[in-house]
Amino acid sequence: MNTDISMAEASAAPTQTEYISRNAVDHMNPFFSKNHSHAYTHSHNHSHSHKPYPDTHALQTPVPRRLSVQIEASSLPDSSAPPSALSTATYSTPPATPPLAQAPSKTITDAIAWCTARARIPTPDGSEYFLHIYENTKDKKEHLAFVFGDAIRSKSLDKVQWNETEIDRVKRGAYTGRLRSVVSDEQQDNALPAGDNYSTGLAEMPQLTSTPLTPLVRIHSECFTGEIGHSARCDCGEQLDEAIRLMKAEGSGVVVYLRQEGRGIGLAEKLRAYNLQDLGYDTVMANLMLNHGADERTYEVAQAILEDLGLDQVRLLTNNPDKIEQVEKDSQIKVIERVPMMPKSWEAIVQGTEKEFEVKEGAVENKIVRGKELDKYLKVKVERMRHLIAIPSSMNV
Ligand SMILES: Nc1nc2c(ncn2[C@@H]2O[C@H](COP(=O)(O)OP(=O)(O)OP(=O)(O)O)[C@@H](O)[C@H]2O)c(=O)[nH]1
Repeated sequence: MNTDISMAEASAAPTQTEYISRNAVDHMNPFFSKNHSHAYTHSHNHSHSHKPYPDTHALQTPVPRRLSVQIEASSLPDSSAPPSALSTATYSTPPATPPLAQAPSKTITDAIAWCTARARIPTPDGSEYFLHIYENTKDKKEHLAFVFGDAIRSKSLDKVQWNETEIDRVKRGAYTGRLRSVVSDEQQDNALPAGDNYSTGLAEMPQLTSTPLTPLVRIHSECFTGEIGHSARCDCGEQLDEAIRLMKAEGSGVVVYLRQEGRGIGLAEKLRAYNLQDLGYDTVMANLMLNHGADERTYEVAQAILEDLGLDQVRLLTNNPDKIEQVEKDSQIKVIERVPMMPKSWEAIVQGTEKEFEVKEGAVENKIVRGKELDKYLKVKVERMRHLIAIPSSMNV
């Protein structure tokens, strides 16, 4: 299929309920900017004079004049088809924003999450994953999903949006297969062909690889210090790496990366907690002394992301029973298997191979962490936070 995209085709007006537009999404987000306070006050039946999609033209991203892409094996819909035929997604349009009286509060438990952009991320070993950015109705953070394999798709991403062109879909990542530039450097430097002739070359639809196993899923909470800062106070970086390694090996899986730093208390408070830990308090007590709960995280957004990715049965990589309970709570999601995450340094102790780690105490090598501070942290998680890992009997903390 070779498709030239014209504004006329792109503007074939769909009925309003068939699409999720960026505006509609903003309106349904109860935390939408105060500048848009009308979002709390009108009923969203759109019978008023307010235009339902005031920024429609803002959504119609100008066609890039220098773009030529080849989409290998794409399932991009034919933009000349009737809009209703374009979408095969079953994502239902989320409910309208509640009126002011019911404005955002902790009573909102059913989060809805939708993917706003997706892109292929190649990794040094030659494998790749698709990074998905999510917005949601519960908070204003950009949560992420690392999706391994082609079989797992976001329903909200695939849904056809109001007035969008094929190139809009390509830009936000709503395609299958791979994108490949077909423009040579020389062509890039020369003047473009007349008009908007940037047609895409669409190749054959690929066979999607099916996932034989129930997918591995890791629901991981942000830890700047452990993932970026090489901290040996925790094993968060090591866990993220291990989850990714396992998913690459299986060719399938999802890391839901939640922006709930410091078990939900935020980075600044976590640093304060670390100062208290340096005085001898453990990771739980330090939180309590700062007037926080031991763990303030919630998992509704993770549930919503998994629902959007069509995953209702998962093999969850975790040692934390609370995570399992919360992910299953009030949802269709079933954790059919818990896959433990044994800390690498403890695994080495159990296997008697710790001497092979020629790293000094507290050092991090390939994000494999070891040291007394880590041991103490992990031990507290076992003893006070119900974590399901065995403390090596020979360990002296
Ligand atoms: N408040 C606080 N947070 C910490 C501390 N150490 C690590 N964290 C945070 O704890 C969280 C760990 O997240 P996860 O690894 O997803 O969860 P988990 O509860 O350890 O469960 P697992 O699935 O078994 O790894 C991250 O948000 C870290 O930033 C600490 O000493 N204090």
